[in-house]
Amino acid sequence: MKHLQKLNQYFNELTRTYRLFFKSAPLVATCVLLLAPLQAVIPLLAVAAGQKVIDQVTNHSPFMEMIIVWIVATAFQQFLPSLSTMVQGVLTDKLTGFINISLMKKSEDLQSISIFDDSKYFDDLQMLRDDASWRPVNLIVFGVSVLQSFLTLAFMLIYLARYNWWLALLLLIVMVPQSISYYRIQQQSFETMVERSKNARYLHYYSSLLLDRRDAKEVRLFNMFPKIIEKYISLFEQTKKDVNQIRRKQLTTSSLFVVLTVGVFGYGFYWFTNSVRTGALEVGVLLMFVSVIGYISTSMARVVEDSSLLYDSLLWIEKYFNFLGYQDDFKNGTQSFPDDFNDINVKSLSFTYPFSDTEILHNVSFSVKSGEKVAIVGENGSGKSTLVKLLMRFYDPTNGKISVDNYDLKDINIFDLHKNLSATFQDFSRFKLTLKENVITEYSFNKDRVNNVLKAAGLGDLLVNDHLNLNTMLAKDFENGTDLSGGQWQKVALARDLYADGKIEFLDEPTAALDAKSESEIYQRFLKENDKKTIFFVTHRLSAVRFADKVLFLDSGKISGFDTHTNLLHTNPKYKEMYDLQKDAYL
Ligand SMILES: Nc1ncnc2c1ncn2[C@@H]1O[C@H](COP(=O)(O)OP(=O)(O)OP(=O)(O)O)[C@@H](O)[C@H]1O
Repeated sequence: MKHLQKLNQYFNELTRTYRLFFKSAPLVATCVLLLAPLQAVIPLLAVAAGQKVIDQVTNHSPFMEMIIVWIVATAFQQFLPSLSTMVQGVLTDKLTGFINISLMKKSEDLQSISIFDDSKYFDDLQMLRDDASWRPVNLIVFGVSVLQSFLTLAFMLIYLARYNWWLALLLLIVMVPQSISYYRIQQQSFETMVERSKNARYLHYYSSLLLDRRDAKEVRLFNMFPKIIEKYISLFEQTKKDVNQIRRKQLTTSSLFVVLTVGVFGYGFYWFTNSVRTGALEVGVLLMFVSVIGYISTSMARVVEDSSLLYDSLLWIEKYFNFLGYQDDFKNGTQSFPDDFNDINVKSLSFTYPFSDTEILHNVSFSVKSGEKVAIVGENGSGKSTLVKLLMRFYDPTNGKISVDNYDLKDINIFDLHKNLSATFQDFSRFKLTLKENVITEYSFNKDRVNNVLKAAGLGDLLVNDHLNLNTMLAKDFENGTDLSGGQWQKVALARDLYADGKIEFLDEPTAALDAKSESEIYQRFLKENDKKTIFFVTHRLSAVRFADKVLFLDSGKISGFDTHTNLLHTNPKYKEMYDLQKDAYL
């Protein structure tokens, strides 16, 4: 029952895959799928013509006509594989593009970032992403081969059954358990691979750790090579052992089935030879039988092999369909972001990350007026970045509500919301794109504005002294690319933020990589010269709180104080203690 269910699932995935071929390239897919039955029937035509020629020769009848049929069929048989390979190549390109584009578009739909918290999905996503460049090739090559071999097998068996139907039936009986057994072994090997997928992630990480530029310095300084290589070898050996065990099983099973199949073939050969000897059949059937057996055994092997090879690609495509169907709890709103708003209200907000049991923010309530500058401070892990992510709606609160005037954040269209926000994150992105593309992102290009924001972010010198231009590729590993220092990258992120020019601004430790002079200039630029903007800035450097109208002091996910810096110094001893600790260093 379980096997039947699995078989059913296999065929469902197979038909979904064929439908996907049509969706990605209707015309080419039609050609590919029409060529399959044609390629399956042509060999039968050649066999039948050959059989007829021999019969006609032995009966002294004219045979030229059948020779011509045989020549034409053989010519097609030789030519069709090249044509089919070419068309399959075209379909592969289209399908690869189609799959990768649909993955990217689906990611665009997932505006909440909670999917990255789901470790199960993360494994699947990793597998999808890593294999997306070559799985479509397997799907087409094996998918078409299974179809074509199956049809060849069916045509040959039907032809054979015209002479001896139970010989055909016997062959089927041997073939079915063989297919099922192979199919199961392949399934096991794939499950080991999925099991391996966690291991594979480690293996991939270990090798990239030693080979990548990113960790090159610390890996060398702390000589991490022997330990990491040792870890790699032990994990690799363990994985190899499991897979080899399955391979040995595969070899034993196939040997057993070879004995059975050859037994049936031998019996068939005896039966046909005997029929010719007794005069029941003409001699041409011997050529037919030998050819048909050849086709049956090769197409039988191909159906079994290729359908089991197709199996893991079908499981992969299942993950692809699952990803496309992935629905998070996130619902997009329909309201536009208000042109002018009076305040942002956070009411009784609590938050637990998806797939986690620990509540990070507890019953947080505060209200910020339009144009106010709010510093969010607190110890490491107190929930500052989490609060920013919620205010930007990368997550929805577990309880409570965030609203802009009377609009619940959830009711505002997410794209409109994000157009009205801008931010510089602690873990800002370093896009391997040109300097211009790094700054303008989705917005249209205005050269003067780009130059202005680069200057405002403190990157004016970069364009003059370092011979960079807006079209310089910011990636050393790309042609004519260059890299920037950590501080320069942070300034690029700030320039991007300034270019987006949202009504509400979030700065999550935007100056961590900057020197004191740049830091002060940036705060001046963002906080002093931006009267109209509402700004939230997360900072550990309490010297920066002097730029804020109010300080939101978070302590273990709770609001410990929300007031002006001066008031907090008087009313909140913990805040005062934190401030005094830094005072000597910064003030
Ligand atoms: N995706 C996540 N899933 C589960 N827990 C998370 C996730 N991201 C952060 N956390 C946890 O949430 C807590 C608050 O993290 P957050 O980044 O908001 O702190 P923070 O105050 O900004 O800290 P820091 O000053 O170090 O930047 C931490 O305990 C962290 O481990």
